[in-house]
Amino acid sequence: MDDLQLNISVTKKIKPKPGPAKSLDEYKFVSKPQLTGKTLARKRPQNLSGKNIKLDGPQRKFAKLSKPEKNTINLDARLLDLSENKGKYHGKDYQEINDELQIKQKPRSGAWISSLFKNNPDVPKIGQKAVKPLVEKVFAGTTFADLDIHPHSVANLQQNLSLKELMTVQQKAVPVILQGRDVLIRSQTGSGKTLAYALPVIEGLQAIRPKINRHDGVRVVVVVPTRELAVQTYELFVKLVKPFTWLVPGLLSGGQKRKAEKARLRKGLNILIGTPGRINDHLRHTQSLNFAKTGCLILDEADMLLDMGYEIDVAAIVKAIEDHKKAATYDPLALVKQNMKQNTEDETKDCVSGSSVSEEQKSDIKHKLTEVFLSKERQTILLSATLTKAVENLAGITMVDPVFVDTSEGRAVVADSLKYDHIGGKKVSEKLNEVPEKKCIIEDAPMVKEKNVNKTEKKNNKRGLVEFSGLSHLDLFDVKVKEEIPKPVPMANNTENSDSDSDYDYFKVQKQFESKKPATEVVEKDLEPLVKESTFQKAVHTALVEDELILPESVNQTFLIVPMKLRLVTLCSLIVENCVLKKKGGKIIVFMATLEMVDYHSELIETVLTGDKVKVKKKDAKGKKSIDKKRKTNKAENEESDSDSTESDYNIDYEEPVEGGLVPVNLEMFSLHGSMPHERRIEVFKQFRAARNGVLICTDVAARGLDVPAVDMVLQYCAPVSATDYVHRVGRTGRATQVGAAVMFLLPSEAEFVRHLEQRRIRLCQADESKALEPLRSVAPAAANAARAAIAVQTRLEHTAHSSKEWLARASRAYTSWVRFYSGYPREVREWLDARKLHLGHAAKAFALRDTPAVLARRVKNLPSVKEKPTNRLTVHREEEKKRPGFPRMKIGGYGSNVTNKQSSMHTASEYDSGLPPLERIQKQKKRKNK
Ligand SMILES: Nc1ncnc2c1ncn2[C@@H]1O[C@H](COP(=O)(O)OP(=O)(O)OP(=O)(O)O)[C@@H](O)[C@H]1O
Repeated sequence: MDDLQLNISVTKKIKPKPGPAKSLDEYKFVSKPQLTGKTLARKRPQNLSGKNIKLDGPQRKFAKLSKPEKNTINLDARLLDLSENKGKYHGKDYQEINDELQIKQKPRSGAWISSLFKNNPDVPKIGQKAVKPLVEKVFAGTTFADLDIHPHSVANLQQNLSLKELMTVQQKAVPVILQGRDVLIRSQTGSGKTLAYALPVIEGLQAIRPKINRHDGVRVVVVVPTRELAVQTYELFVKLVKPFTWLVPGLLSGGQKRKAEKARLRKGLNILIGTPGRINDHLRHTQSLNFAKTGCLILDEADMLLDMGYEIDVAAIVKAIEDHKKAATYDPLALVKQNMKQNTEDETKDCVSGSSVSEEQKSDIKHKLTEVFLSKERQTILLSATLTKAVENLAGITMVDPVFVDTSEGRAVVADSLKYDHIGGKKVSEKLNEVPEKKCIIEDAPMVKEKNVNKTEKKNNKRGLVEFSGLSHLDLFDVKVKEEIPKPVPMANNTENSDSDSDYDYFKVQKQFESKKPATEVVEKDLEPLVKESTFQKAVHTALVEDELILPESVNQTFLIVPMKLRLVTLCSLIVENCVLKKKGGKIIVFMATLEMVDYHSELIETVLTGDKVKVKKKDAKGKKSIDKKRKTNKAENEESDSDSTESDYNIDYEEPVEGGLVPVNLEMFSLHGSMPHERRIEVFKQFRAARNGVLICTDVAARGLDVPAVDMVLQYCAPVSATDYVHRVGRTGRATQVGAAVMFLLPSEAEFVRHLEQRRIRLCQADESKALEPLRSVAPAAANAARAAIAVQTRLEHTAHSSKEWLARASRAYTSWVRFYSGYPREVREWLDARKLHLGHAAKAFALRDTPAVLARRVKNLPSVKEKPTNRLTVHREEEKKRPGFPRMKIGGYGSNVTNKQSSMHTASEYDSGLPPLERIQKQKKRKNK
C-alpha cells in the first residue's frame, strides 16, 4: 500500500482551453480550481508556481464523475505512473517521489501529500467464539382480541395502528398490569414494551365510572429519559385514546416554553408523559400539577433514568406522588375516630389506604387496575431491555409485591414476589434452562415464614388479588432438594454504590465467587438453614448475575476493524454503499461520541457527498473578538503564548472548497444531539422518521427507545461505553422482527473489545475490511482501485475541512472532543479502549485534519468556548435546592448509588460536552492546590 502515497491534487488539463463545455465531464477530484493566498498548510515551496492557474469552465453541482478526457493528466495516469515506476522510486523516500512527480507534471498547483495508507497497523483477524446468543420469541401467536380489553381498543389497534397479533411481552405483561400489580419488565429492544404498558393503563382508565375528564387530575405518569422518546410515547397514547375521547394525554418534555406547558397543565390532563427533569421542574413551579390522584407510575428505560443522573429527579417524582396522595388522604376526623374508638383492623386499613371504592362501584369494575385508580394506592411499572443493580434497588424501594416479566427464551418467566421458594439445588439459571416453559398456578411454598404469610395475605386482600395464569420458574424447583445456595443479592435498602463501575465489579466478583466455589463449601452450605426468597427476587437475581444481553435475532451484527486514518473514508464508503448504490435507498443511524463530532461530521459529509454547502456558523468571528478582549485583560499572564499560537494558526490561507457533490442522488443528512434547540431536535427526529432514506448522525441521545421505522443499518463509529449501550444502539434496527444490520467500527487496538461483548452472549462476526472501500469507486470512476478512490475522497474531505476558519475550528474541536472522550471510557472497557494506544496524528487524519496534534490542541485552546448549557436537563441542582427551601430535599444517591457516577458522567459527556471538566475549573483546582 505504500506505493499509494501520492500527490493527487494536480488533475487538470495541460493546456487549458477556453470554453465552458469541455470541463464539464472532467473528473472531479481536482485540486482547488484556483489557488489564492500565500501558503497552504504543509504546502511545499516548489509548488507555489501553480498558484495563479485557473481552471476554465463552470463548476457543476452534483458533478458526474465520469472518465477524464484523454488529454488530461489525471489522477489515474499519475497513479499508474507511480505503480509502473515502482522500481524507479524504490529506495526513495516519500517526499522525493512527490517532488519528482511535481516537477514532471506541470503545471503544478498547491499540492500536499495524502498519506492515507502509510504506516497503518495491520488489521488483526479476530476469531469468533462459539457464543450462543440469548433469543426471544417476539410474537406470541395470539391476538389482541384474546386479551380482556375493550373491543373498541381492539378495533382501534387494528384500524389505526394495523396491529393484530400480540407480541410476547404484551401477552405476558398486559394481564398482570390489569391486575393492578407492580411490574418489572425486561424484554429485548423493539419488542413492543410501550404498548405492553400503554394498553392496559388506558383500559383501566376508560373503565372508571362516572367517566373521568381532563379536570380529574393526573392519573398516570410516564417518565422517559429523552425528549424524542417522550414525543414518541405521547403520540402512541394519542392514538390509543381515540376511542375514549374523555381521556387526555399530555406532554412535558423540556426545551419547550414553560408557559405553554403550564397552561396545558392548568387546562388539565390525565396521562402525563415527560422527561424527569421537566416534570420535576413543574412540580416545583406549577401549582396546578398535582399527583394526588395518580394511580400509576411508569418508568420507561428505567436503567437509563438512573444511569443518566436523573436519579434524584425520579426520586423526587416518586416522593411527590406519595406526598400528594398522603396530603389528599389526610382526614383528621378519621384519625380521631381511629384513636378514640380503636377501630377494627379492617376499618383502619380502609382509612389508611383511603380506599374510596364503593361496593356498588366494585361490582361494575372489570379489572383490578381500575380499582387501584379509584383507591389511594399506586401501581409502579419499570421497563427496560437491560437490567442493572440500580433498577433492582429502585424496584425494591418503589414497588410492593412486584412481578417480574422476562421474555427471553428458555427462561421466560412471570415471577411473582408473593410466591416464595427455597433457594436450593442448582443455580437458578441452570434450572431455568433445563426445563421448558410451562403454565403454572403460583402457589406459596410451604416454608414461608408466618410473618410473610400474613403480609402476603394482607396485600392480597388489599388489592383483591386473584391468581393469574402465566409462567413462573417456581414450579421448576423441587423445594425439598437442598443443595448449593447462591449468595443472595440484597434487595431494597441496599447501600452499595450502584454506579455501573461498582455494579460491574460486584457482578464480576459474584460470578467469580460462584465459579470458584470449592466443593467443601457446598457441603457446609448443606447444613445452613434454608433461605427463602420470593420468585421475583430469584428471577431478578438470576437475570442480574448472569448478566446476559438479548438482541433481536433479525439483526446481522458485524464489526469492521479499520485503521485510524481510514475511518472517515470508510464511513463515507458505507454511506455510499447503503444509501446511494442501493436502488431503494437506505436509512442509516451513525453513533458518534460527542456532539462536536456529530455536528462536524454531518456537515462535512453532507458538503462533500451531496455538494450542498452547509453554512458553518461563523462563531469564530465573534469568538476572535472575545479572545482579543480576553487577551487584553489577561495580558500580563498570557501575553506570549496567546499571540504566538493564534496568529500562527490563523495565518494560513484557506483552500477553496470544490464545488459539486460526489453523489448524484439527493442524500439527506440529519444530525441529533442533546444540545440542539428543542424544536430543531424534534423536527430532525420527525423528519428522519418520515424519510425514506438518509443518514442520521447522532450521540447516544438517540440510542434509547427511539422507534424509527425501517432503519437498515446502525453504524457505531465510536465504540459504546458499555455492552448495555451497545445493545440499545443496535436496537434501533431490526425492530418488531424487521431485518437490520449493525456494524461497529473498531481500531486494530480495540479489536479485543469484541471479547467483552461475547462474554455477555453477543455474537458478532468480522466484516472483510479489504472490501470496505470498494463502493467509493462508484463516486470516483477514474480511480483504478478502491484505495485510489479513497485517497481522492479523503483529499476532498480535507479540502473542505481547510476551506475556512470556521471549518477548521469545527474540525479541531471535534478532534479534541473525541480525544477527551476517549480518555474517559469507563474502567470496565478501558482495557480494550485504551487512550494510551491511540496514535493522535493518525486520528487527526480521521478528522480530515493535516496539522499535528499539538497544533490542533493549541488552536482549540484559543477558540472561544462554545459550551452551551444543557437544554434538556432541568434536573434538581443543588443551587436550586438552596433557593427553594420548602421543596423536599432528595438525598443524592437515595437509591443506593452515587449520582455522579462514571457511567452518568460518560453519558453526559457524550451528550453535552467534551467529557472533561471545563478548563477554568481545572485551573482553579490547580491554583487551590498550589496555594
Ligand atoms: N403487536 C404488535 N404487532 C406488530 N408490531 C408491534 C406490536 N406492538 C408494537 N409493535 C411495533 O413494534 C415497534 C417497537 O415497539 P416499542 O417501541 O414499544 O418497542 P420497545 O420494546 O419499547 O423498544 P425499546 O426497548 O427500544 O424501547 C413499534 O414500531 C411498534 O409499533
